[in-house]
Amino acid sequence: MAKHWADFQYEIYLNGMTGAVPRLPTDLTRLEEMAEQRLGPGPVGYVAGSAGNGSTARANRAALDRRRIVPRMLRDVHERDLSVEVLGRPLPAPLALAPVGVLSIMHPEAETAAARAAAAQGVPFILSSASSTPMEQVAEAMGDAERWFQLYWAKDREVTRSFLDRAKAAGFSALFVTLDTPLLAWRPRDLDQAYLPFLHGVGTANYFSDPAFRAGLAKPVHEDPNAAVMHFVGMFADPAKTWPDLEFLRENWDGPIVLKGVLHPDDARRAVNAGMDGVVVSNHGGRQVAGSVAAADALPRVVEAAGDRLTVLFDSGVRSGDDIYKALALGARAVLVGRPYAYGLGLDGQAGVEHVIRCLLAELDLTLALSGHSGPTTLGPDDLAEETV
Ligand SMILES: Cc1cc2nc3c(=O)[nH]c(=O)nc-3n(C[C@H](O)[C@H](O)[C@H](O)COP(=O)(O)O)c2cc1C
Ligand SMILES: CCCCC(=O)C(=O)O
Repeated sequence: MAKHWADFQYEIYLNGMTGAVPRLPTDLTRLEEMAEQRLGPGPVGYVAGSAGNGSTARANRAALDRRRIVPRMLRDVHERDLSVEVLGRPLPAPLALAPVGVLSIMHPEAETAAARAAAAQGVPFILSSASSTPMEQVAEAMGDAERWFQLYWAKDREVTRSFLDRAKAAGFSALFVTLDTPLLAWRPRDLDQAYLPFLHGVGTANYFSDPAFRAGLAKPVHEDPNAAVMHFVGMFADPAKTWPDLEFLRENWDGPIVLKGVLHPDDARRAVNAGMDGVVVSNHGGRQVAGSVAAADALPRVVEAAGDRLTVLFDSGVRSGDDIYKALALGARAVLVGRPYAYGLGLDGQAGVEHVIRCLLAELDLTLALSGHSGPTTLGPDDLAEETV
């Protein structure tokens, strides 16, 4: 019998009988405020912040909230199984941790603690190119657990080649290429504090540990860290890239390639033509295009364009199990979650990230069961109604 994630609920109540309550809230929307009180406005401003006046991030939430679940009754849900296949891999649940850069601003154990949490819960960890920990260290902390690598597609081809080689050697099985960040967006919350996180732990971060990246620096990182950071922001992505450039990645990566940040159905069709394996329907959690379409509103059209030719994943605004349910019902195979686990990490390290994963999946399990589903694979658009207020 598959694991019932909902059992976490009674584990919490049982612990309560001996006087213990969870260290973190089980409504994950409460984490941001708690994190801000503990970690201060710089780091939490960077994590919580978004592009422009925040309208994209608000639209992400509104698009999920506007969709309501229409539960079905009397459908035998006593045995449930949340497992799904993603990119040819069996996963215990339709969830992965999104790539989030510079996690050392949240916790000294940074990506290593988050990756361990993912491994402990059986959820894939997507490591950011902009990780504050070299990818080999993160891989080692994960044993043989499922890990995927997010690529910022650098201007310098040798840096990209080096990252692909290193990721392959370190056992990352799939490549997520982020397309929505050819430049860092206008982010008032960071600008108003002049807070650029990349200086944090600069000497030990993933880029700065890379020989091809270091070869491009005029001076060693420790002699001029500010110049090293400015070199990084100038080269980590390449606004000149176009669709035919994907050939280089296809030739240099044997495993699945997923394009992250696709919102238009025509771009999904182009992904198919470029021989890609999947897309993440995402607006980067509202952090890139101010005024962008909400990710959940873009999802159905991309799903339709993709047909069975691409694995369609989703992120941007997921905060609860019922949000995951809605994304799956709109056609996503699985979802990624970003900020909630970054706050969990900041507040309680590895245990905090595990708490976030367990809350999301317990709530998803219960939402499915209470709505008449024994697993994610039977969900469809008919399970949702759209509020028109
Ligand atoms: C602090 C922070 C850093 C991020 N860094 C990256 C990154 O390095 N690479 C990337 O592809 N996406 C990055 N993202 C975007 C996430 O992968 C994901 O798309 C987004 O967080 C999803 O929205 P959510 O935070 O509402 O779950 C970052 C997001 C946050 C909040
Ligand atoms: C260089 C950008 C990395 C972080 C990122 O993607 C974000 O802040 O959203």
